[in-house]
Amino acid sequence: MSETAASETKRETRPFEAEVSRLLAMMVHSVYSNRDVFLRELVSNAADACEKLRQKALSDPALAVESGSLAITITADPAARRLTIADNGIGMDHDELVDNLGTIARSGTRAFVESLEEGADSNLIGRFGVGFYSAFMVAGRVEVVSRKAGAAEAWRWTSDGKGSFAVEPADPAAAPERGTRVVLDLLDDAEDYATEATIERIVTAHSAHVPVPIALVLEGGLAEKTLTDGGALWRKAKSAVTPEEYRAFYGHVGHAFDEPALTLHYRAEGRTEYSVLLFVPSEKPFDLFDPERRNRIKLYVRRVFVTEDAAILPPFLRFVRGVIDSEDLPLNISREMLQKNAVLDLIGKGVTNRLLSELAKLAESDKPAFEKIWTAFGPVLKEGLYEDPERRDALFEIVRFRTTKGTMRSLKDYVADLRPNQTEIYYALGADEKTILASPQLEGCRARGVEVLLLADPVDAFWVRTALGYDGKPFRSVTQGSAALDAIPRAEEAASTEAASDAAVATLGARLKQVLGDAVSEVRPSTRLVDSPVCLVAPEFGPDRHLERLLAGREGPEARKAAPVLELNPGHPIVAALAARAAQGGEAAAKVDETAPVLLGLAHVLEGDLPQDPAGFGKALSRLIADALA
Ligand SMILES: Nc1ncnc2c1ncn2[C@@H]1O[C@H](COP(=O)(O)OP(=O)(O)OP(=O)(O)O)[C@@H](O)[C@H]1O
Repeated sequence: MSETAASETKRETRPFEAEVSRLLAMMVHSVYSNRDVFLRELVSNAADACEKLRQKALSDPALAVESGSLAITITADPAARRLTIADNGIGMDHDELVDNLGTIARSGTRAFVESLEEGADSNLIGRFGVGFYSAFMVAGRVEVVSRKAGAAEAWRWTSDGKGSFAVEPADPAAAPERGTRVVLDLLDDAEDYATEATIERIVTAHSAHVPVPIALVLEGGLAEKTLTDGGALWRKAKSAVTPEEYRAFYGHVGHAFDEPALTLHYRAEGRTEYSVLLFVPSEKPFDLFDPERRNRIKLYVRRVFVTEDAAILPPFLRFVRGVIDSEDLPLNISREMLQKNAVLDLIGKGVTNRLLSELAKLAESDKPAFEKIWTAFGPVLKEGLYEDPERRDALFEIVRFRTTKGTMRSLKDYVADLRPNQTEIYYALGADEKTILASPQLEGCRARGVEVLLLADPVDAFWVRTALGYDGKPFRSVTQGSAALDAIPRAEEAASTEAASDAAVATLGARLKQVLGDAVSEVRPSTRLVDSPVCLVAPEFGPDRHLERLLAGREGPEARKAAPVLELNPGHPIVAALAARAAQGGEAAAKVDETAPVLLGLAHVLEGDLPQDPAGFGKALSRLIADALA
């Protein structure tokens, strides 16, 4: 059988996985603002492949490569409208070609399709981990010829991006000795990408400082021109690096197009030596709340890429991107060693502390830059308040809050503005700010000018429970326990309604408790109400009402264990009238019994919940209305 015949029989055509197909259709059929991104993505894949080879050679000496021999070559052929990106990295075998370039959908595929549908720019593709497909923005046909390091056979993958791709054996003599060659037949309107000036412009802007050298060859012209030398930017002195170089490097390690909001570049010397070049993005990655909460820091050992899987930084800093290069770790560090290693621990601690102190500094020195970080990553940083008690104090200097007094308020601001006699830091939890602001429990604080932190992130319910306080002031939920508001003077005098006497309210409370039974743990007068007649609060030592609600959502209604306290506003006309009837006793007090379920139901409704017994509530309310109308 001739070689062509053999390859014919081994040629297989496969459909793209459905999500991938959708993604490709969107890439091909829309007009995109920035197609340059494809080159950065392919170069980035080529660089990753070189680094993977260097890493694999650490445990498999047969794969060892001479230092300095790894390279990326971009070949442009303007006459043929063809662009080739070749690397001599790890390469792909048959199955890897099939899986990686077409049949395995990754979580980013769907996420990217959805964000495109919502109008996102295609240049964000790299962030979703599906960068290869951006080749189809500029090419009508893509060919990938690859030979896995150490393998004899090579494979060719081809596609026009329209539903399917083909894989077949490639002639070993014409395939790369090792690594991958991606050949793009450029579309009519993309021929510019085969010109020297365009390629140089894109590589300089977006791929400078990938840690593998990049050369450009022009068919029928330029023999070979080095575009970048593959030097490790993070090892240079800070003074020798320009902002453009930092930005380009961030684009490479972060797969990002946004501006980094914070760049941290330093070399640590002491018990262990390492270089750090880290970036805090200004925009959220799509998988910020993935349950895995993975770190994306690239760990190098003396310039050799080792892994992206080491959990060097705590999960609450998982949005940080960049490189840490250690002088002291062994090059052949194993997975087990990565899990538990004294040097890595030391590096992790050092870098975490440094990051937190830089964030605290930025919060003071450049408020707009910090606000961007906080808006994108505040809820993630707050996870640290809960998970990392050792770092809590450092994080307290960084956290910012929306409060009843404004946005981006620090705890320091809060404490500086305490009202006379105020000894606690008040907060209100809820599903969103609007609901929180509407809650009756805030009324008393509002009337006294007491600032309240509005906590609407799910993680808030957890950290406030474990944090002891800030600057000696405990945190106190406005919906929990008895509010110590009495001692704080009111900012404005309450409108003078005839408040019920203490004794009458006490009698009313006792009567209501008797009627409502176990549905409430206590009925008592309130200092936290101004306009509303009633509200519910959690008992002193039970979980906050909102936390209970969150847990009930997750674990079912039985998670709501503690019966709430029903608080009465003695200054409210309804309460005053009922208190008078309760004090009168006899026939007059019977009205109190009828009203009790309505009051309790109303308190639930004011929290945004259903009454516990909607039917009973409805009946009692209807009776009251009927009486009122009679
Ligand atoms: N030049 C290459 N050499 C070896 N493997 C490659 C090469 N290009 C792509 N691959 C493989 O194909 C996979 C898919 O590439 P793709 O660009 O879509 O995503 P990614 O590289 O994982 O993420 P990102 O887009 O963020 O770079 C890669 O993870 C890699 O395994």
